Amino acid sequence: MPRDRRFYESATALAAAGEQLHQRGWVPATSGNFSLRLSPTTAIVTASGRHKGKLGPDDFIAVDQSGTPLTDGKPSAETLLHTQLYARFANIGAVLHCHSVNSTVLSLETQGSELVLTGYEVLKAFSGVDSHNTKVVLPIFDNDQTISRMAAKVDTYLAAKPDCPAYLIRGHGVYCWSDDLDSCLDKLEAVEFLLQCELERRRLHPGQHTGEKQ
Ligand SMILES: CSCCC(=O)C(=O)COP(=O)(O)O
Ligand SMILES: [Zn+2]
Repeated sequence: MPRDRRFYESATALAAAGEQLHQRGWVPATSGNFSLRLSPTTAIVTASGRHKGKLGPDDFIAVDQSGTPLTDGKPSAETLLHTQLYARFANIGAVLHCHSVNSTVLSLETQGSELVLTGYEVLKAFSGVDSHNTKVVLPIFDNDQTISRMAAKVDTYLAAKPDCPAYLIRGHGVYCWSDDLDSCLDKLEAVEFLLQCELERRRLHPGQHTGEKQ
């Protein structure tokens, strides 16, 4: 597949996002991966192992829905976690995966498979949420080096709970998706803010882990 104008525009937008996310400390040491939908069945994803704060046009690969590369290079090791989201949600156009301290620590410190967030005004940043009293659940999946196995678990969950705004991988990071890159960045910012609030609460009240389900 030739790298067309859309490919380069998408690469430029994702590189700028990567710079921003790296400055925030959310993609340290080459961690994280980003993608944008190119067509109903293709996406552009970051190449594996690249520093996400210093991305150039050669640091992106076009892939099909099964994660097979359509342009030269090795796509992210976690490509399937992106393509499964594009396959499941026809409306989404962007997926961001980060390794922030907040998502890494909170996913390790939360027992059980769900982090429950409630009481925060910022919850209203998620579509369909109109009150701070609403309960928003972020599922936590156990980390697994076999990405296809993890993708299958994520997909089963999202089939049952399509309104899920984002998910955590234990000791690893966060996945977030949205209609386009700007709204995905906004959503990620909201998720990170909420995770930081939860961590602060737990520091203030050790032993009272409110936001979790056993
Ligand atoms: C250095 S972090 C370990 C791999 C990882 O979790 C990640 O997000 C980056 O992997 P990629 O293949 O997309 O560079
Ligand atoms: Zn990762």
